[in-house]
Amino acid sequence: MAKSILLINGPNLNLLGTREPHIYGSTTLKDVEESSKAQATSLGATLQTFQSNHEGAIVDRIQDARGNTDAIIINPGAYTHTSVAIRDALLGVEIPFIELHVSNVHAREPWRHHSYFSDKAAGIIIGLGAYGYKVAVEHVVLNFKPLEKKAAL
Ligand SMILES: O=C1C[C@@](O)(C(=O)O)C[C@@H](O)[C@@H]1O
Repeated sequence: MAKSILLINGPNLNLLGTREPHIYGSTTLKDVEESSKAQATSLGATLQTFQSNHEGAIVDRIQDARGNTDAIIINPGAYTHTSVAIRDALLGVEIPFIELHVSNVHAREPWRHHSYFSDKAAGIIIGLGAYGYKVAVEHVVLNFKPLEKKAAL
């Protein structure tokens, strides 16, 4: 069965490409989502995308992935540094995930150095710009084991 991947982008990432381009580059979220889908398809996997500026909506989307998703790639945006709720959702659904940041958060303000996700992530991609999404998709398709499908509760 084709591996199913969910790509989640958190708050303000809808502005990717136009938001602080000296930090986040000029690639738009639409570019990222379309190229990630095409890349997954070319590798024999499926990829769904989700972006929200709302913490609860991200929690709901993660819960909906339970039992039907093999891997999550998540850029939690600013929620990286604040969200126990999104961390708990990822742990609750037991889907392995990659944490991704477009910018090098460790070269930025000290409060961006802490993440509520890194100690639980299968891997972390930081500071590779939009190229990081390509690395993440390739990695999860080639190296993640498909989950045993669990019935959604
Ligand atoms: O919104 C973002 C984007 C980000 O996750 C990144 O992709 O570099 C880094 C976060 O600190 C920031 O709040």
